[in-house]
Amino acid sequence: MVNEVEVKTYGLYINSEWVTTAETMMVQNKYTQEPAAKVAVATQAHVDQAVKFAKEALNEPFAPYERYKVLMKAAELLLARKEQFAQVLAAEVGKPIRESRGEVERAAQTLQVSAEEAKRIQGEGVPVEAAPGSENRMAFTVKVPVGVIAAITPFNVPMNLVCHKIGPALAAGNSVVLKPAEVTPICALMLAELLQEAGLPDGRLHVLTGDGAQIGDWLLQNEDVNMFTFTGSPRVGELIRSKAGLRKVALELGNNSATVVHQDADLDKAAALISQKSFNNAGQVCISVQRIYVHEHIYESFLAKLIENTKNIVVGNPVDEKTDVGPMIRLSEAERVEAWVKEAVEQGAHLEIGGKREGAIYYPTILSNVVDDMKVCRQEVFGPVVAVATYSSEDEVIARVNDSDYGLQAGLFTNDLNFAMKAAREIEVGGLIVNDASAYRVDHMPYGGVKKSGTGKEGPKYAIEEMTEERIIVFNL
Ligand SMILES: NC(=O)C1=CN([C@@H]2O[C@H](COP(=O)(O)OP(=O)(O)OC[C@H]3O[C@@H](n4cnc5c(N)ncnc54)[C@H](O)[C@@H]3O)[C@@H](O)[C@H]2O)C=CC1
Ligand SMILES: O=C(O)[C@H](O)CS(=O)(=O)O
Repeated sequence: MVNEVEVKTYGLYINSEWVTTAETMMVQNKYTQEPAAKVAVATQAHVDQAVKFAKEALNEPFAPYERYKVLMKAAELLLARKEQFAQVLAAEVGKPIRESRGEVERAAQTLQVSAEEAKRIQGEGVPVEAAPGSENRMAFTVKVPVGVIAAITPFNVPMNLVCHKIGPALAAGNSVVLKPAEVTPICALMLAELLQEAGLPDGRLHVLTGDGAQIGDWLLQNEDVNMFTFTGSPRVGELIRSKAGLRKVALELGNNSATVVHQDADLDKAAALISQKSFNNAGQVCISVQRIYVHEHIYESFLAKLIENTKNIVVGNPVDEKTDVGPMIRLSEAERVEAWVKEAVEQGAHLEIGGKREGAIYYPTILSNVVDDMKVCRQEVFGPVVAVATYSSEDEVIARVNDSDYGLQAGLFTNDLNFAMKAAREIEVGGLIVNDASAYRVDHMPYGGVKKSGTGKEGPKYAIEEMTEERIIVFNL
């Protein structure tokens, strides 16, 4: 029997106030399925109110050095409360506690890098005097904030991906209306509390919870929103793009990430790194390794090592220090992954390890003898499943990596400099990681895909480019 009194209720965060609503919704602990918190459900009036305050706040001074101080202070407070945030992540996402602590540390770094970038936003001199008839002119550009930014975030990395949006947006002098994922809103609300404590001026950040599609639609209807920055599924990304009209849109979408293991690779290193980076957060990471292409000469030996490494992965309760893989976000997701694996096996794939489901937990799974058109290769699994295939030539594997609707990141293990450089030129992705798996990311690097993986880059320096407008100032002297 659940004691509802113990479950904290969060209001909407609008203009530095906590606004309670008649309707609330429950956020569950993804492992125990017990209530973790209750959150408010926003109406269209709340959405419009938040946007109005966000717009008004732009008229109040918020100098780059002040932005720097607030974001640095927020990072400091976050690190001081690392364990508290990590425990909430473990509950609301089902993310193993060690990984949750890592996400909090990365979120603090994202805030710190955003703070540093606040002091580096600069235009450039433009030699207009070089044009005939403009001899007496001088010009330079300045970067100005876009204005009100709506940030819509997914469930899988609800702390760091929120920081990747609000950090650069605030650093660049914008106001933000944040809509976190319905199933994982608690960390975002706690972050708002923390930014307020760090001295963020009123009106610069609002957090709206409730029905994602509905709030998203109300934000899209509000013409005072100047930009949408979204991370999530390609379906919703396309919808936002189609409804945003002429406003700016940055989209971080899905991927069916490939990692290639060439015949000259260090196989121990490759097997260890790939098994580590295939099953993090139960594979619910959009650069998680999904398709593994192994050169035919080393296939047997690599596969044996990969299976050996995967056997050591501990599955279970996210708050247990030993756990590597916890539950998926919901039972239906684990059932979907189970059905895709079953279908692949019926089509001829070999189940090397895993293939087992216990409630919302799906065990780390390796499939071999796959063909590129199976769902587990062609579509985004977003679960703890990898599909291993062989190749015989460099050109063949590059073509197969590129034979995808997506192009976020890929990995390549090789010691052959020429092959690495050929891949760097020819593999169609936003990022190629040589001698590590596709899932390598640090937070100040440019991150974003091509094709259906989206448009625009994250990483504070690069996101600030998206979140500012370049204005040219010309003097007629
Ligand atoms: N490229 C990247 O960096 C990442 C991409 N993803 C992708 O996200 C997906 C999984 O995350 P989910 O949270 O399930 O994705 P989702 O697209 O269902 O939801 C993402 C966010 O959009 C909101 N939303 C839902 N319908 C909407 C609508 N009609 N208008 C506006 N907003 C709406 C949701 O409430 C949530 O906040 C996967 O496909 C994955 O590849 C996830 C993490 C990172
Ligand atoms: O795309 C994702 O799922 C995340 O951006 C990957 S990471 O930031 O957690 O590495």
